[in-house]
Amino acid sequence: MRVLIALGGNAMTGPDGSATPQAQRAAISRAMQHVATVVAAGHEVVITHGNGPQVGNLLVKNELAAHVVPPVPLDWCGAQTQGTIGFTILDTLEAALAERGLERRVAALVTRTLVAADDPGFATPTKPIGRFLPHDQARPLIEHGETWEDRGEKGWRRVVASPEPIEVLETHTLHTLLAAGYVVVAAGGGGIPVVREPDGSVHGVEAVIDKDLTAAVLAAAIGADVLVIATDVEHAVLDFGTPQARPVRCVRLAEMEGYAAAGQFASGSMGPKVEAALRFVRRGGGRCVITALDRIADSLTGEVGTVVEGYSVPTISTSDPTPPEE
Ligand SMILES: Nc1ncnc2c1ncn2[C@@H]1O[C@H](COP(=O)(O)OP(=O)(O)O)[C@@H](O)[C@H]1O
Ligand SMILES: NC(=O)OP(=O)(O)O
Repeated sequence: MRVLIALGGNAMTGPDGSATPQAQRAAISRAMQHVATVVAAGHEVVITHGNGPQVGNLLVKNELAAHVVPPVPLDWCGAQTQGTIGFTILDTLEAALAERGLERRVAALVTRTLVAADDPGFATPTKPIGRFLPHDQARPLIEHGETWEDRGEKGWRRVVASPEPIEVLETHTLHTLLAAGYVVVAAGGGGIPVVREPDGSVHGVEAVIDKDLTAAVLAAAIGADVLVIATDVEHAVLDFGTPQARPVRCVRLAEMEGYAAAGQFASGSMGPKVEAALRFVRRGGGRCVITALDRIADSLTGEVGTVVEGYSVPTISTSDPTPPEE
C-alpha cells in the first residue's frame, strides 16, 4: 500500500516547542522510529512535514541581520527548511531502518508547489509561523508592520500569506523515486510556493503554504491509499476545550463535512487538517487518519485516530510480511 505521512510541527521540535538543533533532531529521530515501523511492514512511504517554527525563526534571523548580510525572501527561507529538515530525516530514518535490518534508500526532494498569483491568501495573512510571544512583546512588531494573531494560551504568533496549493511540481520525480524503491521526503513546509508566468516559467513568491492542504494534493497525485496526518493529539475533537469535548472516531465524509461547517475545528491548527482529510477523501482517496505521532503505524488499519472515509476503503495490514522492493 502507498502511504503519505504528514508530520506536524510537534514532530520536529522539543516538547516545549523548542527549535534548537538538538531538540529538532531528537524529535525527528523519535518520529522516524514510527515511520520506520510502517516502512518495515512493507508499505511504500512518502513523508511530508511542516516548517512553521523553523521558517518563522529563519525569517527573524534574516531581518535581524539585514544590515550585515543581504536578506533572502520568505520562499528562500522555506526552501532552506526543506534542506535542514530533509537532511535530518534522511539521517534518522536510515538509522531507524538499519536498526530493523533494512537498508532502504531514502531521498529528500526540494519541492515546489504551484499557487495562483491572484490567490486571496496573499492579501490576508493566515499562516502562523515562528515563535509565540506575549502580547506586550508582539505589540512593537505589529506597530512595525508585521501581522500577529492571538493564538490562545500559548500567546501571539506572526501570520503570513498562505495561498492554496494547486499542484506539486515535482510529482513526476516523486513517482520515479517511488518506482525505484525509495522512501521519499517531499513538499516540506507545504512546498516552496511558486507562480507560473504566461511564458510558462515559474518563480518563487513570499508565502508559506499549509502543509496539510499540500499533503491532500500530493496524496491524490501519487495515488496514496492512506493519508496519515500526524500531530500531537490522538483525535480531532468536537467541542474542543469544553466539558463536552469528545473525540471523533470513524466518520464518513458527509458527517465530517457537517462538523467542519459547524465551525468545530480551529483555523490554523485542526481546521486545515480536517479540510485536508475532506479534500483527499472527496477526490476518491480511500482513508485519511488524523492522529498522534506515536499512533501512526496503528492508524493505517483505521483502529485509532480520527478516520475519515469515502466509500472505497483500502484493506491494510501493518504486519504485512512482504519485504519492501529493493
Ligand atoms: N477541534 C480540535 N480537536 C483537536 N485539536 C484541536 C482542535 N482545535 C484545535 N486543536 C489544536 O490543534 C493542535 C494541532 O494542530 P497544530 O498545532 O497546528 O499541529 P501540527 O503542528 O502538529 O501540525 C492540537 O494540539 C490542539 O491543541
Ligand atoms: N507549512 C506548514 O504548514 O507548517 P506547520 O505544519 O509547521 O504549521
